[in-house]
Amino acid sequence: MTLELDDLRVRTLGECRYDSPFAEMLATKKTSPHYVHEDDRVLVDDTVSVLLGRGAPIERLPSLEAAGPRRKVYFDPAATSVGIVTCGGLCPGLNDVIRGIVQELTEHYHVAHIYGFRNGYAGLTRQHRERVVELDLHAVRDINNDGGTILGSSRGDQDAEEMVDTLVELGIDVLFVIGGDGSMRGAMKITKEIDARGLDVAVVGVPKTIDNDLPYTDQSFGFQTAFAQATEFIASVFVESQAAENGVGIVKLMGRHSGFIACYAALSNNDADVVLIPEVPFVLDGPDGLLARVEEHVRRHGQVVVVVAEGAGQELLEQEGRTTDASGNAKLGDIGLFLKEKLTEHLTEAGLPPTVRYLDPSYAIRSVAANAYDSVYCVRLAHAAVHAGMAGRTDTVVVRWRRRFVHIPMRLITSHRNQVDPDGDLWMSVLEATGQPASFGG
Ligand SMILES: Nc1ncnc2c1ncn2[C@@H]1O[C@H](COP(=O)(O)OP(=O)(O)O)[C@@H](O)[C@H]1O
Ligand SMILES: O=P(O)(O)OC[C@H]1O[C@](O)(COP(=O)(O)O)[C@@H](O)[C@@H]1O
Ligand SMILES: [Mg+2]
Repeated sequence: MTLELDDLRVRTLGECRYDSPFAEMLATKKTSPHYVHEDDRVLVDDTVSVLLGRGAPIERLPSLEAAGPRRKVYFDPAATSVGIVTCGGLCPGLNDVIRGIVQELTEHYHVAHIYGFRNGYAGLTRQHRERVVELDLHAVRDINNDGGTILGSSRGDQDAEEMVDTLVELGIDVLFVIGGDGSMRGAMKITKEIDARGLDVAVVGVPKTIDNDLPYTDQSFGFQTAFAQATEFIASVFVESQAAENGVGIVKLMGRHSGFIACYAALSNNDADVVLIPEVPFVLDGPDGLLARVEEHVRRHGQVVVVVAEGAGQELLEQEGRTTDASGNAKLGDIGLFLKEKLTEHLTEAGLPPTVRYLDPSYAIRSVAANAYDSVYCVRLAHAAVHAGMAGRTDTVVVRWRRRFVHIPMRLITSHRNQVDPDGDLWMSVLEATGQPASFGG
């Protein structure tokens, strides 16, 4: 998809007429390499070749609205009520984002009410409406020390009309949705219903996913914490496989469609000899196949460590009728167990009966509290989301793009998936670190 400047303009509910609590502080600020003025824009592209290829004058180059506080805001802070919802799979940092939003709204904007919806979009339905909780500084005081989300989360479809009824009933002016691609699709349906009724309600998204599969963002929050956790499991199977006769360590990591966790975790401790990701299909048999590589490695080094993303090699698994979860996400076959079986069979036949150590850390990598780096990232995203919502931005997501916090139209975040580029430098680093060929079986 070729982006034009007009595709990148975010929607706003109207003119900002109320004084912002940040007006005084902003009045003294000068634009610098470290501060983007609210009227300035951030370029999408960062290479000379791409910019030249655009062949457009600077003011027409694709660019993004800078996030951050405004001098004037759209909503009258004292009369504003806000809702927060967390949806989809867990991700380190959810509590940090909730806390950051509540603190910013309370300490600076002094809004009237902050409501938390329980268990994802389900909490906005008629059935669960009474479970809504009012959030204040006390409620979020030390929640950042815990993994998960104090609000709970869920998958599964909900009716947009019913959810908007809830927003109306509670008098919500801004809804913050912290979630992944599915959540943002849900948020767009809510926005559509808000528009159909002519309501003055802003919907602002904070993108969440441990898989790092959302586009137009440097890296999603929680990803760094998740892959750091994954690293520990790779280190374990490395130690185990090293101590065993023909030791084979296999670690299966989350990543439905994108292998970022597998790549980063493998690079982090450099113990992996083979990394398998959904973006690079592989074959088992033949001289260039995976089995031959594993056999050769075991012969030469007495052990091997394989890191596999859960979405890798799905084409090799027999699945009767693809199934989906409550949100419509594809349910995957178990590539980890499949590999365990195939490697054991092959090495045994090759006269190298293996000792296999198989780990599937699964939820253990995403249920932990955010590390310090992700916590900083989360609080900054939370601040950006609050400023965007108070300034009346809607149908908008706050992201960090090339280290700048910016606003993007919500539909862009669901427009495609961020994936490891087999031609890109990340995959090249993995190949360099593991010594594996660009692909198994050509
Ligand atoms: N196409 C869609 N339209 C409306 N709601 C959706 C859509 N896809 C997902 N959702 C809702 O968004 C929530 C989270 O989606 P899910 O895919 O489970 O997680 P994530 O947001 O992390 O991708 C669920 O309640 C789901 O029903
Ligand atoms: O939470 P569930 O339903 O078991 O789903 C597991 C999936 O959730 C993920 O953590 C991603 O979740 P999201 O789509 O909610 O971001 C994947 O890595 C994993 O495949
Ligand atoms: Mg998703």
